[in-house]
Amino acid sequence: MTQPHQTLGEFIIEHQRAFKYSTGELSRLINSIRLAAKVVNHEVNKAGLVDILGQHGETNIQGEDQQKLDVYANKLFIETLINREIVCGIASEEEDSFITVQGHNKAHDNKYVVLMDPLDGSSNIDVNVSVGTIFSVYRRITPIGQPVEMKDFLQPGNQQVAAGYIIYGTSTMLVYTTGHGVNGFTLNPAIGTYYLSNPNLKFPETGQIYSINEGNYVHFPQGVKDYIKYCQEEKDNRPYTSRYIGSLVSDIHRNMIKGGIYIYPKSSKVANGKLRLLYECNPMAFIVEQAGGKASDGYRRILDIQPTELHQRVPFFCGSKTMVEKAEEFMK
Ligand SMILES: O=P(O)(O)OC[C@H]1O[C@](O)(COP(=O)(O)O)[C@@H](O)[C@@H]1O
Ligand SMILES: [Mg+2]
Ligand SMILES: [Mg+2]
Repeated sequence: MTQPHQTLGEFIIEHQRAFKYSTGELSRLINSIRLAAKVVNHEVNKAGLVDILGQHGETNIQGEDQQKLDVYANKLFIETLINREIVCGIASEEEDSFITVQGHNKAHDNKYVVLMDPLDGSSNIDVNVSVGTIFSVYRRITPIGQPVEMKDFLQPGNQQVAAGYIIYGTSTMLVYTTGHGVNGFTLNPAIGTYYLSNPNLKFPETGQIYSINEGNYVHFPQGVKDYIKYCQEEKDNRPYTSRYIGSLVSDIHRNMIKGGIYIYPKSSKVANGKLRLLYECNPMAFIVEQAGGKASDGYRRILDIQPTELHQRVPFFCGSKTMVEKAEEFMK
């Protein structure tokens, strides 16, 4: 009889004790995200049966057509976080600006802010390919008791206290870090419980997979074109394998298990790349670094970039340390 896996709840309690989280707030925050993810997962799994596929009919601040599931997931995560009175502010890919949360008993008495991409991989929703959710947690800068301000959200990624993602794929997984390594939990849908399935995840030092949307090749900077050619050369342990799912969470999760590099560079089509620093690149970079990988914009460590706008975009090179370092050599 194999040892039963620890549940997420048991893990959180043990982790809280081991790493002496100041209070149970962070644990309650992770728990509330876990609960919301279970409901979103239920909707994702039956999206084809109910009217939740397709476009919502509006565009978001990014100028992108909002998918119905984008809007559904956004609403659900925001309501869950507000109702459980755990955070003082929320920012989302689907919201123009940040949301100020006032606790029912005392105004603004919580100390964490959450930034999130409620549904990542929107282009995959209608074609039954895995999608995800990404979240990032900071301690507020403004004093407790006052309303949050933009500066609470424009903190560099190296100030994150927690970050994680959920993949709604062949199985539903929650992967997160609080700065003490990375752990993966798989949902048993039959009983609605997450179990520790991937303890202490480590990003392979190198790999054979490169993930980039080569359809944009002609628009890439020369350094990226040269790195792609390097990956395709018949030499040493190359050519590498090209894998691109089109969901950031899924592409990076696969590379964290197998080794590899994900690149979304700037191009003549998107001056700073497509991915958003605050709720896509920073949380994924925190997780990847905690697992021993590397994340940069081709030049600078992602986590050291000082944000200036809520929805700012950055080029993103992320994955196995030696592969990111090699790609950066071509960007000189
Ligand atoms: O279709 P493209 O341009 O290759 O972009 C794919 C990338 O865009 C994204 O879908 C952007 O995220 P959203 O779906 O949350 O907007 C990433 O998940 C994915 O890696
Ligand atoms: Mg996204
Ligand atoms: Mg999204």
